[in-house]
Amino acid sequence: MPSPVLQVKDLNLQLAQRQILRHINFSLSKGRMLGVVGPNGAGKSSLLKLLHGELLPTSGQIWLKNRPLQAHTRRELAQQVAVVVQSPVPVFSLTTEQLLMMGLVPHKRWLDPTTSEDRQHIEQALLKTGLISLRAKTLDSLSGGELQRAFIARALVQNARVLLLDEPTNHLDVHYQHQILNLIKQLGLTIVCCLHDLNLAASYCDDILLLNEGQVCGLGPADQVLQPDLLSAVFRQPCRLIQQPGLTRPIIHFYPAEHGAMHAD
Ligand SMILES: Nc1ncnc2c1ncn2[C@@H]1O[C@H](COP(=O)(O)OP(=O)(O)OP(=O)(O)O)[C@@H](O)[C@H]1O
Repeated sequence: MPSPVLQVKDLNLQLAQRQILRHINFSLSKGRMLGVVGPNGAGKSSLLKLLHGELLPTSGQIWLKNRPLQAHTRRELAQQVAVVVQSPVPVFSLTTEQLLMMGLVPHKRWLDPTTSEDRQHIEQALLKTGLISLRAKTLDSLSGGELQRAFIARALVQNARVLLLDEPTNHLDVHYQHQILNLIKQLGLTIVCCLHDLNLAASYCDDILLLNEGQVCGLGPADQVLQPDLLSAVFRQPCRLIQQPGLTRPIIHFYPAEHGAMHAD
C-alpha cells in the first residue's frame, strides 16, 4: 500500500495557555479529499495553519510524504503545499494573470525567465477556473467569487501535490459553491478543506473530520460521521436527516429548537 501523503500523529496545540487542539490523528492518501467540519472555534483553521507550518504544534508530528513537515525548507513546502485561506488579502493592483504568475515563484530562482511551459500552466489554470476573459482585469474589479477562483487558480499554477483550503465557498453563491468544489475535486490532488456547510462536505469530500473544542469527534466517510445525534450534540442544534427519492445522500437539516432561544454560553 502506498505511504500516505499527509500524516498527523497525536497533534496538540496550545496558544496563549489555551489548549486549541488535542490528540489529533489522521492520515490522508494521495488524491483523497478530507473535509474538516465543526462549530465556530473548534480549531479547523488552526489545524490548517499547522499543516502548512504557519503554526508549530506544541507536541505531536505532521509528516508530509515521508518526512516531518519541519524537515522541509520553506521553499520545499511552497512547492508541495498550496494554501487558499479565508478572505485572502488581494494585492489589488495586480491583474488576475499577474496573481497567477505568483504561483510560479516557489519553482523559480531569482531572475529566472518565464518559460513557454510556465505560460501553458497559467493558460490551463485560467481555463480550468473559467477566468480566461478576466485575465487582464485587476483584482479589485473582480467579484468575491471571481477573486476566490483566482486564488484557487494561483494554487493550481503552484502545482503542489497538497491543497489546503479554508472555507473556499465563503461568500459564494450556490452555483459557485458547487462550481468551486467540483473544480477542486477534479484536480486529483490530496486535499484538506475546512467547510461550514455539512451538505457540501458530505457531497464532495471522501472523508470527514469532525472537530469540537479541539478534539476529533468523528473521522471517516460522511455517512458514518455526519449522524444526527452526534451533529445535534456538537452543534447544539436539533438535527435530522431527510431522505429524498432520487438523491444519492440524505439532506442534513438543522431545525429550530422547540423553545427557540439561543444559549448565551
Ligand atoms: N493566536 C491565537 N491565540 C490564542 N487563541 C487563538 C489564536 N488563534 C485562534 N485561537 C483560538 O483557537 C480556537 C480555535 O480557533 P480556529 O480559528 O482554529 O477555529 P475554527 O474552527 O476555524 O473557527 P471558525 O469556524 O469560527 O472559523 C478559538 O477559540 C480561537 O479563539
